[in-house]
Amino acid sequence: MSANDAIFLSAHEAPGAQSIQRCDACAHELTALDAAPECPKCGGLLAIIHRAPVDVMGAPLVGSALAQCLSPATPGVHVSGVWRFESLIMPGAGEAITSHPEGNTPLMARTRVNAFAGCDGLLLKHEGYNPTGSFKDRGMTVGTTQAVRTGATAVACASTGNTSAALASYAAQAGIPGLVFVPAGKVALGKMAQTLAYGATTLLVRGDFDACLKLVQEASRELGIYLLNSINPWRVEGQKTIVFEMLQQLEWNAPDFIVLPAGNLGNTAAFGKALREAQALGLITRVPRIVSVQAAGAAPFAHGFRNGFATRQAVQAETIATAIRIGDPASWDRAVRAIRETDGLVITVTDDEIIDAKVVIDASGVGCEPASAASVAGVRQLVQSGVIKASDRVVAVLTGHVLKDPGILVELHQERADFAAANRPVEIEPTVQAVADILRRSRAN
Ligand SMILES: Cc1ncc(COP(=O)(O)O)c(C=O)c1O
Ligand SMILES: N[C@@H](CCOP(=O)(O)O)C(=O)O
Repeated sequence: MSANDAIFLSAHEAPGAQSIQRCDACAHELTALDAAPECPKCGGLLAIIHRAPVDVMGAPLVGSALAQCLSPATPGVHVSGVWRFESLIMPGAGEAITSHPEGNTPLMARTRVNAFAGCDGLLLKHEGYNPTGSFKDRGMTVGTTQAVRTGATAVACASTGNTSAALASYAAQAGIPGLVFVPAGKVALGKMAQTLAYGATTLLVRGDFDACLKLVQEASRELGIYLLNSINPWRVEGQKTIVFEMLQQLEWNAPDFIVLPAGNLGNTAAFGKALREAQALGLITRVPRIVSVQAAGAAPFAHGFRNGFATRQAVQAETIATAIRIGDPASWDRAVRAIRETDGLVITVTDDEIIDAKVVIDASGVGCEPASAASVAGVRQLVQSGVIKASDRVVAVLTGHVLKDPGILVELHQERADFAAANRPVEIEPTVQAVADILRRSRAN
């Protein structure tokens, strides 16, 4: 095993430190409080390596004893569903923590969605219940805390809308100016509204998300702005808690599959790291298979998977699911590791499959934004192809709230005849008779 494969710091490494940053590519090490956005030696991505938790006597804290310490009911532990796991994400963050709080999202069973997917054991981990309506809050609370710890004077990100909403909100709370780079005309209305409301400086870039990411990386390097995209290793630490919390909700009985939508691959990378660490700490004995689901028009990672990741080719991305309209994912190598280590899969779903799944999720009363529905569309496809059995225990992650993208709802329910007929809004005179007429008509249908 090379240094880069290490899961936790060994006894003789980095004496006195609870965590360090280590380059994925060349293993160069930085202290936890170094604000470098990437490896200063080779430009590789940095990863956080922690010391494994110990009890008050200094003995390794593993298995059920560790699970007990991570319990939501443990007195004195932070109410946040992210910071409950402080010892596994940013030990010693203390006073710097910038939290709304976030996390503690539900794991839901919905008969209608399960019938659609053909899987009785399907559960929905709904990350839309986070304070700004997406999983990004989990990464952003940790990334912003690091910005505070390192004295950042400004923070920035490229975004398809959710990262920018989260950054704007957490930056406002921390009192640090926020700058967001978004593809002009390609961000869903709810996300744009949030970013403006929380007060970030919003730059509408004439280019796609991939161009925005390149630009913000260059600008951060040259202007000394702290970068808060998921290539920031602390973002990954925060997003690991989706998996920790889900496993905790399942009483540390790992499901057979975890299925998630994939764009820039920060989450796939975070899920792989979380599962690796959970297994090494004896929290789980079996590792679920990760399934990353890409939109067919934005599927470079799925193309790579099909050829055993022998090649990597960026694509010109296009999909109705604007959150995953990404053609050159930044966390590629980490995501490859996550898929390989979990015997995972990368699949594609068409925009029509995404919309079909979204309509069912919405009509079940749960709701989600289009990109999130890719996970349920993916489960359905894998059940139909026999990879997932109807009796398998599957968690599909819903990454964002239904109100993130009101434009698609208007389009589906007011403009598209195939979806709209049943519940198109009806304008009426302000009379009981008009209401009665509508009731009669709907009973007749
Ligand atoms: C709602 C939503 N789902 C899925 C994704 C994809 O996550 P990742 O970029 O971590 O692959 C994103 C953003 O990228 C998102 O905003
Ligand atoms: N969907 C994301 C795009 C990627 O952001 P990342 O920082 O999580 O990689 C967004 O909402 O902007």
